[in-house]
Amino acid sequence: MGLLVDGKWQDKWYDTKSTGGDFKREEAQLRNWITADGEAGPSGRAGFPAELGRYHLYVSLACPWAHRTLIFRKLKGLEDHISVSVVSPDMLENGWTFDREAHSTGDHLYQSEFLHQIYTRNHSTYTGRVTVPILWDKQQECIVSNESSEIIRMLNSAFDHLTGNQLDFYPESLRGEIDAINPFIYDTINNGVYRCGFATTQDKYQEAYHKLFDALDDVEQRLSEQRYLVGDAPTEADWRLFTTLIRFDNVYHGHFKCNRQRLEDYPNISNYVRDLFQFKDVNDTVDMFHIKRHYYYSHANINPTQVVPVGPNIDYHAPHDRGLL
Ligand SMILES: N[C@@H](CCC(=O)N[C@@H](CS)C(=O)NCC(=O)O)C(=O)O
Repeated sequence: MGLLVDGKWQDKWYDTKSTGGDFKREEAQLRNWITADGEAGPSGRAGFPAELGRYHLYVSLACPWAHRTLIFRKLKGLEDHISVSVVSPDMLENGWTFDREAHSTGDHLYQSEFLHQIYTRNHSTYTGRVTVPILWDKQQECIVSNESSEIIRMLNSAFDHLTGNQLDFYPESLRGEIDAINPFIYDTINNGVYRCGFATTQDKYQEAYHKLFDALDDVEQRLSEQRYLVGDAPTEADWRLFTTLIRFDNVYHGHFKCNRQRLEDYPNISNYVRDLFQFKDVNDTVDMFHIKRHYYYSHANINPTQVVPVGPNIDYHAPHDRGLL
């Protein structure tokens, strides 16, 4: 695990000293947008028009942020139009790698060894963390974006006129509600599990832990009255939450000490996870081997033996009761 400083790789764990033991996630720096006609999006520069076959995703199958982009690629019918390279789940002294011996597909575009080479190919003196997902423009040979929440917005609509896929996970009429719930879910749950796991003081861990379970209690209550977080069909807000929930009992409960209870012990949340897992072909995007291997093997300061637990054995294909709502 490390970062680039002026284009040079440095093997460094997250700095929690300067924040009193708290884990602070670095803001994504590369924020351009693919748009239908190539005009600039809400941030960054113009020049990234939607074109079939032009863009590539670099992902980890373990990473909840990258997972969102794979779900949107699938649901929006973009699998034949946006190619993908998958990094190895083992993220050690060189960060994410394309080691085929360690379950990576390899870098299909440049045969790079390490993901940090994609960042320096984009900008030779880049300084920052080397994160997935990355959306890459094969024509201009540069990074469009490394912010998953914005990549899923692009995939949701920019290609619709080319693919004819009109499924809308950010419908105009629900945008206010989606925009209101996203930051709450992000702070307390999506990033909350990391704040529990990466905290280096008892206080910061406990603070994150209570916020996390208070938020899960709220979500459980909300899901007792409605099938999805917002509206009566899955939206972006559900997919953003789903990628954390599907990792929770398998990884965050043990590895990140998020153990007040399992999600399986929440009647509504446990059924909701199955509902989303079984929606169209979303289950194809879930790779429990990569998920467990990544966290338990890569965070050697949390799990020094790197032994990956066998359980739990949860059947996400089991029937759910969400259709009754
Ligand atoms: N804001 C980014 C966060 C992505 C992120 O933090 N990805 C993690 C993987 S789960 C990563 O690559 N971490 C490597 C690091 O921080 O060095 C997004 O949502 O796209």
